[in-house]
Amino acid sequence: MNKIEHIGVAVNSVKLVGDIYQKLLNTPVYKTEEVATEGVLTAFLQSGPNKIELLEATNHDSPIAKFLAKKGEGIHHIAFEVTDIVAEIKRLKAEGFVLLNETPKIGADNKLVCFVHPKSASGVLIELCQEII
Ligand SMILES: CC[C@H](C(=O)O)C(=O)SCCNC(=O)CCNC(=O)[C@H](O)C(C)(C)COP(=O)(O)OP(=O)(O)OC[C@H]1O[C@@H](n2cnc3c(N)ncnc32)[C@H](O)[C@@H]1OP(=O)(O)O
Ligand SMILES: [Co+2]
Repeated sequence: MNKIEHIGVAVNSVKLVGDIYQKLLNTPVYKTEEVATEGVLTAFLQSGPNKIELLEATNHDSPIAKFLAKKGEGIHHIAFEVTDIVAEIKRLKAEGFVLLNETPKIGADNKLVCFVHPKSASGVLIELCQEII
């Protein structure tokens, strides 16, 4: 595991919350991107080395829709940058962590991603991200 790649924040509207975070961080949203396979519309802001990913549900089956219905807006996950996501999946499985997808899938911002169940990480949803080169 390398650095924290981004903090995911579940929101009702990436437009409305993007405007708030642009003022908060004094930096513009630099990218919005839909990940249809995940049922999410994402918006990214970066302040120094720190990246925030705002996440809006694009359908009722979206994990973000379920999260918002249950918990409302707030921090959704912590994403870590990894060099070799396949090796990390294998290592985490061997360590007994529950992987939500054992094959990397295409995420936002040109990444391969996988997720570790929050129950395996004391209530925190963990995402692993490997840059697609
Ligand atoms: C990939 C695009 C983008 C990127 O960065 O590239 C993204 O980050 S997309 C982010 C959205 N996608 C995902 O979150 C995929 C992984 N998530 C899942 O598979 C589900 O959301 C899952 C399994 C975490 C929860 O789904 P489930 O249907 O089980 O929902 P429940 O409400 O029944 O939850 C069960 C249990 O887990 C707790 N929970 C749910 N979500 C979270 C969370 N984000 N953080 C912490 N805990 C979470 C929930 O409260 C339930 O706990 P319980 O004690 O049983 O009430
Ligand atoms: Co993410």
